[in-house]
Amino acid sequence: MSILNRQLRLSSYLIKRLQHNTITANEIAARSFTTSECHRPTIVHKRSIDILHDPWFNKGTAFSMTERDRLDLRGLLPPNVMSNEQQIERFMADLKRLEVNARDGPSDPYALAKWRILNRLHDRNETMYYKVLIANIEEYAPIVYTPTVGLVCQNYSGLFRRPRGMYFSAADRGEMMSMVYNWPADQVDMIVVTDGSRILGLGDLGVQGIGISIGKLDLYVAAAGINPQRVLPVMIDVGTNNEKLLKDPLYLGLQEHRLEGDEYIEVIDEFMEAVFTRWPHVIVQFEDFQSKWAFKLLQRYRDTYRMFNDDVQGTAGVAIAGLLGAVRAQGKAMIDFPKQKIVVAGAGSAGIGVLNAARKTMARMLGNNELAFEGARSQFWVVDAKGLITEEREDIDPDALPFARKTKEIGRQGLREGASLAEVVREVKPDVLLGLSAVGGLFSKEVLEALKNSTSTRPAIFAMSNPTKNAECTPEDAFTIVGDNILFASGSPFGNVDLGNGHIGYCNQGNNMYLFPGIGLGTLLSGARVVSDGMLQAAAECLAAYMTEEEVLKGIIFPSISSIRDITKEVAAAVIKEAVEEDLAEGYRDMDARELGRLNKEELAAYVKNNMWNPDYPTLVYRQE
Ligand SMILES: NC(=O)c1ccc[n+]([C@@H]2O[C@H](COP(=O)([O-])OP(=O)(O)OC[C@H]3O[C@@H](n4cnc5c(N)ncnc54)[C@H](O)[C@@H]3O)[C@@H](O)[C@H]2O)c1
Ligand SMILES: O=C(O)C[C@H](O)C(=O)O
Ligand SMILES: [Mg+2]
Repeated sequence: MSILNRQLRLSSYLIKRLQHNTITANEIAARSFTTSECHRPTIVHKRSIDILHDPWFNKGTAFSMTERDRLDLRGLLPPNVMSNEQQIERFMADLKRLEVNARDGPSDPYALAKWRILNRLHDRNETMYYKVLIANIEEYAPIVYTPTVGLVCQNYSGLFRRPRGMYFSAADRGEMMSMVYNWPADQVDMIVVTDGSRILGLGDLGVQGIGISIGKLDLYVAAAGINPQRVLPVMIDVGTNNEKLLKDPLYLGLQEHRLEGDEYIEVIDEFMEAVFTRWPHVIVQFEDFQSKWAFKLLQRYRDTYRMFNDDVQGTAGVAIAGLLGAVRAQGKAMIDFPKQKIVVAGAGSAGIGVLNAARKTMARMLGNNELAFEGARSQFWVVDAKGLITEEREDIDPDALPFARKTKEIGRQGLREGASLAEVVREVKPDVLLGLSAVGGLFSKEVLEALKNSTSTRPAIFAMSNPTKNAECTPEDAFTIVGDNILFASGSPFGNVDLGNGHIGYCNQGNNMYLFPGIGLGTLLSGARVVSDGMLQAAAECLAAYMTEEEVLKGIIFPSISSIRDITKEVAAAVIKEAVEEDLAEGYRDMDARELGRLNKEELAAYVKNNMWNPDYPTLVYRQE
C-alpha cells in the first residue's frame, strides 16, 4: 500500500474514533507523528534527465535549487522555480487558452493544436517523430518551424511540459563549466543558442525563446540528417526587457532586466568556453540575438570557435541566392547583378547582413578591388524606422554607416534624410524591394503602387520578415497591385496566387532554412576549424545554382521545401569543398582532409548522404552492467 493511501486510511480511522469519543487529542498528536513518514526522503536510483523523464519522481519546474544541484538537474530546467500551485495555475491557464490560440494560428487554425500533438510524439519517440516530420515536411515544417514556432515561443511558459535542451542563466555564473556535464549526451554536434532577445519579428520573449532553438534543430535533424541524440537547444537567460513577462508570476525565466555591457559578454563567454571544453568539435549557431549583440558576438567568436550567426550570415546567403535568381528571372546573366537598384527596408542584423553580402558579391563581379567595392555601395538605399538613412543621420549605427546615402546624391535624386519608404521607392524606381523590418504590412498599397514605375522588366519583392503577420506584404497584394510580371518571396510560407488568367503567381519561401542546415552539416563533415566567408559564399552560390533556367523564368527562385534534404546535401558538399580549398578542413572520423580533397563532386555528395542520419529503428540488445 502506498504511503499516501496508508495515511489516508489512518486519518479516516482516527477521525471516526474521534467522532465516537474513543480517542483523546493527545493520542491523535502522538499518532499523527507517524504521518511524518511522508516527509521522509524518497530514495531514487536515478539522476539528471532520467528523473525528469520518470513520471513517478518528476517535479518539473518545482524542483528547488538545492534539489537541482543534488540531482544534477541544474541547467536542465528553466531558472524560475515554481510552487506546485503555480504549476497547476500555469497548466490550467494554458488549457483554457487552447481554443483562443487554435483560432489565431497564423494560416492554419489548428496550428498550435497540431504542434502539441507533434510535441508529445517528440517527447515519446524521437525516431517516429522525425520519420513523420521528414515524410510530411511540407505540411509540418510550418508547425515545428516558422510561423507556428513564433506562437509557441509566445506561449512557451504555458506550453512547457517536459524540458528539452539546456538553460544557462545569469544566476549560473561561475557554474557553467560543471553544469554542462549535466547534459546526458557525450557527443554533441550542433548547438543552436538564443538569448531570446529578438525572436522572429516578435521581439524580446526572454526564456520562452528556447522554442526557436528547438525548431531550428528540428530542421537540422530533418533536413541535414544530424543525429537527434547529438543536438542541443540552448537558452541563455540573461533576463528580459519585456515588461509583460517581468510582471507575469507564471513566467519561467529570470524576472529581472537584461544584463548589459561587460556583464552580458562575460555570461556568453562563459557559456562558449564551457560547451567547447566538453565538446571541442561542436558547432554553435547563434539565433535571434538582437542586432546590437548579433554583430559584436559574431566578430568576437568567429575566428576562435566553430560558430556562425544564422540571422546575419544564413539570411545573407539566402537573400543573395534570391537576388541572383531575380536577375536570371529578368532574362539577364547573373553578372548583371551589380546594375540592380535595391531598396532595403530594415537595417537590423538581417538587413545589414544582406547588405554587406550583396555589396561584396557585386564588388567581386566588378573586379574585386577597392574601387568596385566603393562603387557597389551606390546600388543600395536603406530605410529603417526613421526613414532613409543618409550621412546626415545623427547617432548613426556604425553597422549601417557604410550604406548611408551621400547628401549630394540624395539631393540629385529628390530625396532627403528620413524620406519615407514610399518616397524612396517612387524616386529610385528600384529593381528590388526587400523587407527585413519585422513590420507587417510595411509594403502598403502606396509603396506597392510606387513600385509599378520600377525601371525593371520584372520587379522583385522580398517580404522576408517572420512570422506570417510580420510579412511586409502578402503575395496577393503584391501580384494584385504591382502586376503579374513580378517575382515574389516571403520569409514565412504563403500559398501561390491564382492570377485568374490560367497563370500562377509563385510565392517563394525565402528563408534561411535553405542554408543553415547545409552550413552546419558541411562544417561538421569537413571538420573545418571555423566557418569562413568563403564557405558561406559557396553555400549561397550552390543554392542560387540549384534552380533550373526554366523554373527561374517561371518565377520559381527557391526550391520547394519538399526537396530540403537534397538541397541541404548539395549545400553541405559545397561547404566541404570550400573548407578543403581554404585549408580549414581537419577531417571527420576516418576521413581526413587529404582524402576529402580527392573526392569529386558526386563522391562528395555521396559522402554527405552516407553520413546523414535516417529515422530508422536500430536493433537494441540488453546487457547487464
Ligand atoms: N526570411 C528569413 O530567412 C529571415 C532571416 C532573419 C530574419 N528575418 C526577419 O527579419 C526581421 C528583422 O530581423 P532583424 O534581426 O534584422 O531585426 P531588428 O530588430 O534587428 O531590425 C529591424 C529593423 O527594421 C527597422 N524598422 C522598424 N520599423 C521600420 C519601418 N517602419 N520601416 C522601415 N524599417 C523599419 C528597424 O529600424 C531595424 O533597423 C524579423 O522579422 C525576422 O523574423 C527573416
Ligand atoms: O526563423 C526563421 O524562420 C528565419 C529567421 O531565422 C528569423 O529569425 O526570422
Ligand atoms: Mg532567426
